Amino acid sequence: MTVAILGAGVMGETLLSGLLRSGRSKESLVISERRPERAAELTEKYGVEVLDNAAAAAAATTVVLVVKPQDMATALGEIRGSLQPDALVVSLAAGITTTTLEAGLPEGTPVVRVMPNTPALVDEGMAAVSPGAHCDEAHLAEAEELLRSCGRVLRLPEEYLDAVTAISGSGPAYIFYVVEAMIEAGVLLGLPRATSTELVVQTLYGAATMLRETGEHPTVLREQVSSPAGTTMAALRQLDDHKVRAAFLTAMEAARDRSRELATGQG
Ligand SMILES: NC(=O)C1=CN([C@@H]2O[C@H](COP(=O)(O)OP(=O)(O)OC[C@H]3O[C@@H](n4cnc5c(N)ncnc54)[C@H](OP(=O)(O)O)[C@@H]3O)[C@@H](O)[C@H]2O)C=CC1
Ligand SMILES: O=C(O)[C@@H]1CCC=N1
Repeated sequence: MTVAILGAGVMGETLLSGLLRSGRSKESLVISERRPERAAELTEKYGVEVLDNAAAAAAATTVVLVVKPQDMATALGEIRGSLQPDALVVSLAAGITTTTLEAGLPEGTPVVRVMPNTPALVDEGMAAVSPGAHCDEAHLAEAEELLRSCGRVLRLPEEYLDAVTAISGSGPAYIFYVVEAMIEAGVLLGLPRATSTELVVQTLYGAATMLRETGEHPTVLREQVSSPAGTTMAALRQLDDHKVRAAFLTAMEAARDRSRELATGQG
């Protein structure tokens, strides 16, 4: 069984490294990349073979498309003539629907649409998978297995995938944004930058671990921190006054809408 990863940028390399960590041999993986210098860097780092898109597709039982949505039509055109008859095609691209993928591939090709995220780099990824029209249980299980190598996987109807993209796909960026803001606040309050960074990162790690391990609702956990007439309520009141919660809702609607736009191939 050979897996081809087409487009080994941030997300493609993340998946490649996860598959290797989970025990797949480098002989069972091939990659393709547009820029020769990037291809050489990946061969040097991981020892996997780099082929062009058509040759990589011809060599693989599973082809994973990790190019940008705007490059998807070109990539599909490059592989459609060389796919093995039983090949499974898995797309990690935001927005691109299974209908669009199927239309660009030979009739009857099984396709799975996936939305992963970058914490897969530390085996804490969150991915959702949705089957296309020609996809059976074995195909879906194979796609889940790929993503489970570096995190958790949920099976969802495709109608949810634009929302998933807005929440967990883009989600790490929102968290890093909040972390940046808190570190800056610590510096504003006079803390050395390294101290502020350590305080914020460990607080995030601790809070995330509490959410997962206690199973408590975040409201309960937030209330436990908020002493009557204390410091936390003073801060949270400011966040409410500045409509931070509303801004998060609007931001994620915008991400969902952008995912829908990408489906139509808008640059
Ligand atoms: N980054 C993330 O957090 C997430 C990304 N995704 C999805 O993953 C996909 C890739 O995103 P990301 O890794 O961030 O983007 P990158 O730009 O880092 O990676 C895409 C890579 O594909 C290469 N490429 C483009 N066209 C082709 C082609 N025809 N054949 C082979 N390689 C090609 C690009 O080369 P070049 O540099 O020359 O353009 C680039 O190296 C996107 O569809 C995105 O929606 C999904 C979830 C999370
Ligand atoms: O920003 C993007 O379009 C991609 C998809 C989800 C995360 N990154």
